[in-house]
Amino acid sequence: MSIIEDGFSSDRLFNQGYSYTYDDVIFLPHYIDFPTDAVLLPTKLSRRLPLSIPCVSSPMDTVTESHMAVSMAALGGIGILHSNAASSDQAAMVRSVKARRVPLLSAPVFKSPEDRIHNDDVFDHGANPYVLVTESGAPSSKLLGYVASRDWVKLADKEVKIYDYMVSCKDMVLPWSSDLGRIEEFMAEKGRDVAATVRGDEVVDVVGKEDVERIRGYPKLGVGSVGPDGSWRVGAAIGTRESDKERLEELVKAGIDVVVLDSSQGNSIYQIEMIKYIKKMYSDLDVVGGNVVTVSQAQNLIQAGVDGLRVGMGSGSICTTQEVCAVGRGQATAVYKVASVASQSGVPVIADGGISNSGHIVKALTLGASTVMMGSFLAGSTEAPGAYENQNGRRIKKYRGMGSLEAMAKGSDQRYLGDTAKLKIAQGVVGAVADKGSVLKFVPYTMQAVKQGFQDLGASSLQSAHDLLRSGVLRLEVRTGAAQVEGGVHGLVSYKKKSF
Ligand SMILES: NC(=O)C1=CN([C@@H]2O[C@H](COP(=O)(O)OP(=O)(O)OC[C@H]3O[C@@H](n4cnc5c(N)ncnc54)[C@H](O)[C@@H]3O)[C@@H](O)[C@H]2O)C=CC1
Ligand SMILES: O=c1[nH]c(=O)c2[nH+]cn([C@@H]3O[C@H](COP(=O)(O)O)[C@@H](O)[C@H]3O)c2[nH]1
Ligand SMILES: [K+]
Repeated sequence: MSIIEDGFSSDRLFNQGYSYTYDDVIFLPHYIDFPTDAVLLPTKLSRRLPLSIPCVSSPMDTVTESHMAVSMAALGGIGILHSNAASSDQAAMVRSVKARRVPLLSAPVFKSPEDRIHNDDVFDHGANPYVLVTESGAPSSKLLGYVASRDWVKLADKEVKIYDYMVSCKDMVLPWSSDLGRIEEFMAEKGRDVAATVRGDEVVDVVGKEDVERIRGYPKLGVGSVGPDGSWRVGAAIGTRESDKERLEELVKAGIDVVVLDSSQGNSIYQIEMIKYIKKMYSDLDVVGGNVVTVSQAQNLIQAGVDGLRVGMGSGSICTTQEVCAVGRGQATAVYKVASVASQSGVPVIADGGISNSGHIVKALTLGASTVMMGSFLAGSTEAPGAYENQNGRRIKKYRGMGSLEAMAKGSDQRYLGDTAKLKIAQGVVGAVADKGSVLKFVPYTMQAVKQGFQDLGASSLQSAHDLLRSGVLRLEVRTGAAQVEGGVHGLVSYKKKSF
C-alpha cells in the first residue's frame, strides 16, 4: 500500500512565508487511548517556577492587582502584577498577595474601638462585609473584635463608638497559612461564622461564612501555586529604566517569585543589560524577558540569561502595534518559532495575547508554549480591578492597553516622556469587556475544555503534545476563510452560546 500524505508537519506549515495566527491553523485529530481526566496540565512559567495549570494573568492595570493574583495562584496559575503604579503601591500588592491564603474579594479594613463608623464607605458599599477592630486601629495591634456590615446597617445611632456595638472576637483567630478547608472546620468547631487570620503580630484577613460558601460553590480548587514558605506565588512587571532597579529592590523585599520585563520589543540593549543586572544581583529570582516573536530576538535574550520568554507583538485584543509600527507577527507562527529555539535551551515560553477561547489555548500550548498569558479573557471577571458598569443594558468592565493614551497618562508616562521622547503615540486602545463572573469558576471549565482538546490530539500532557508536534506525528493545516466560517456556528437564524 502506498503512503498517502495527510496534512502538514508543523515545520513545513510554518515555513511557507505566511504569518499565521491561531484561527488560521487547525490540528488534525490523532488517536485517543486515555480518558479526558488522564490529561495533566502541570507546567512551568519559567525555569524554576512550576505551575499546576498553564494560565497567567497579564501585567495590565485593568487585569492584575492583588485579588486577581491571589485567585490565579489559588487555581494553580500565577498573576503578574502591573507596574503602572508607584513602586510602593506595587510592592504593597505583592505583600497583600503573600499575606492571604484564601481567594477573597474583600480587603480588610481596620478601626479602633474609639472610632465611629458614620457611613458605609468602609464597607465599600457591601463589597467589604467586615471591619476588624484592633486596639490601635492598625493591623499590627491586638485584635479585639469585628463589626459586620449587616449589623451596622441596623444600628439606629451611627454616632456611638465602635466599642459599644462590636462583636468580641474571642476564639476567632487562626494562623494565616490556614486554607479554606481548615477555616471551615475551625468555624464549625467554634460555632462562629467569622474568622480572622494572623501572621506573627499582624492581623491579616477576615473570612466570613459567605466567603467560604461562595468559594465552595465553584469547581473544587486543585493544587494552588504556593512557594516554600506557604504563601501564594506572584510575579511583577517592571520596565528597563534606571528607576526600575529601585522598583525591583522593593518588589524583591516584598517577596516576588518572578520578575517580568515588560516591553513590546524585548530585543534591546536596555533589556539585555537589565537581564544581566538582575541575574547578577538576584541570582535566585527567575527573570522573564520579552516580548519577542522571532528566533533571533529569542536567542539574544536566552544568551543574556532569561529564565522564560514572553511571546507576542501586536496580537493582543487591545493592541494597535502592528497598525502603528508595522512590526509584529501572527501569534501561531510567533509561538511556534520562538518555542522551537527556546526548547533547545530549556526556556519555557509564555504565549501572550490573542487568547479568546479554549481552542486558542490548546493551539498555543501545542505549538510549544508552556503557559498562556491572558488579558481580555480575564478582564471581565469579578477579580479584575475596577467596578462593573452598565453599557446599553450589559454589565461590562473597562479594559485598556498599557500603551493606550489613558494608561500612559496614569503612569507609564515616564517610559515615553522620560528622556528623549517628545510626542506620545498610542499603541493600544481603551475598551470594555463583558462580565464573566469569577475566574474561580470559568478558568476550571476552560481547563476542562483544554483537556478535551488534548485528548483529541492524543496528548496526555504538554510535553507529549510538544513531542507529537515536533516529531511530525501531529499534522496541521491552514484553514481557508470558508473553512473558518464552517468551523464556527453558521446558517442559523439565531442561537445562544453557552459553554458551561
Ligand atoms: N505585546 C505587545 O504587542 C505590546 C505591549 N505593549 C505594552 O505596553 C506597555 C509599554 O510597552 P513599551 O512601549 O514597549 O515599553 P518599553 O518601556 O519597552 O519602551 C518604551 C520606550 O522606552 C525606550 N526605553 C526602554 N528602556 C530604556 C532605557 N533604559 N533608556 C532609554 N530608553 C529606554 C524603549 O526603547 C521605547 O522606545 C507594556 O506594558 C507592554 O506590555 C505595548 C505595545 C505592544
Ligand atoms: O500593542 C499593545 N498595546 C497596548 O497598549 C498593550 N497593552 C497590553 N498589551 C499586550 O496585550 C496582551 C493582552 O492581550 P489579550 O487582551 O489579547 O489577552 C498583554 O499581555 C500585552 O502583551 C498591549 N499591546
Ligand atoms: K491586535
